[in-house]
Amino acid sequence: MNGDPGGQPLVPVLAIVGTGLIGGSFAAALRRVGQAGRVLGVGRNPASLQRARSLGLIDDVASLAQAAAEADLIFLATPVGAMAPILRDLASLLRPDTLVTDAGSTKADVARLAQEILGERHAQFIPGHPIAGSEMAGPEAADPMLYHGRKVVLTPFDDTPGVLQHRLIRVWEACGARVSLMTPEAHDRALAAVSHVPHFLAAAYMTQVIRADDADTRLNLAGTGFRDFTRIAAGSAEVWRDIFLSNRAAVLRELDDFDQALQLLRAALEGDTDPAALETLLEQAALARRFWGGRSQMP
Ligand SMILES: O=C(O)C(=O)C[C@]1(C(=O)O)C=C[C@@H](O)C=C1
Repeated sequence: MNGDPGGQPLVPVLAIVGTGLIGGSFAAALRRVGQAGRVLGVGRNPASLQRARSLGLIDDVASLAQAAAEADLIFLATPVGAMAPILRDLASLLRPDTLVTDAGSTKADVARLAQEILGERHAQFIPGHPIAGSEMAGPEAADPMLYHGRKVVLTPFDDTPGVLQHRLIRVWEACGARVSLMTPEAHDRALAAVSHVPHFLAAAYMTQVIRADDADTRLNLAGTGFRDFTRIAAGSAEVWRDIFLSNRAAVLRELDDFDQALQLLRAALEGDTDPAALETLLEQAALARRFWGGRSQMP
C-alpha cells in the first residue's frame, strides 16, 4: 500500500466484506480518489453482491478465502454480531502482510474477539468505527462522500505496529475522514451516549406512537419535528440489535442517566408546575444543541 503519486494506489487490492451502505461507501470513496485498485466484494447475499457489482462498487465477487489470499486491506462492514464467524474463518486464511479493519459501531467486543480468535495475528487487525451512516441500507445507498469531513475512531492494540496504523490513517484520510485514536472502552462509553441511546429512545418513541389507538391520526399530523427526532429509528433492526447487545452495559448505564434527566424535566411540569425551572432546563438544552451545531460543521 504505497499510494505513490502517479504510482500504485494506497490499496492495490481491497476486499469489502459486506457491500452495503458502509462497505460500499468505503469502496466508492477510495475509488473516487483513485486509491483503490481492484475491489473484491464478499458477502452472504448474492443478489446484493451482484447489485454492488452493477453499481461499480466492486470489480468481482469473491469468497473470504480468495479475499484473504489477494487483498492488501480487508474491510469488515457487517453487523457486529456477524464478526466472530468471519474472524474465525480469517484466522487460518490471513496472509502475514494483510491489514484488516472493521467499521463496527462498538469496539470493546470486536477488539476482544479479534484477540481471542486471531491470536498472534490480532496485531494485523485494527478495530475502527467511522461515525457516519444513515437510516438507509444496501449497495444503492453507498455514497463516495459519506465519510468526507466525518470522524473515524481507531482503537489499536498496544502492540499494533506503527506502520500498519499509519497506513490505515492514510487510507481513511484519503476518504476525507479525520481519524482519532482512543481505547475501545472510552469509545463504547461515549458512543452509548451520543449514538446508541438516541437510537434506543427514537425506537421507544415510535413504539409508543404505533401502539396508540389513534396512531393513524398522529402519524398523519407529524411534521418536521417528528421527522428529525425519529429518522434514525428507520435504521436496520439487525444492525441495531447487535449494537445494543454488544454495548449492553454502557447503554443501560446511559439509560439510567436519561431516566434522571427525564425526571428532572418532568418534575418541573408535574404537581406544582415550575415554569421558570422548566424554561431554564429547556434553555440549557437549546444552548448545548446550538453550540454543538456550530462546532460539528455538519450539513
Ligand atoms: O445517521 C444515522 O442514521 C446513523 O446511522 C449514524 C450513526 C450515528 O449515530 O451517528 C449511527 C451508527 C453508526 O455507528 C455511525 C453513525
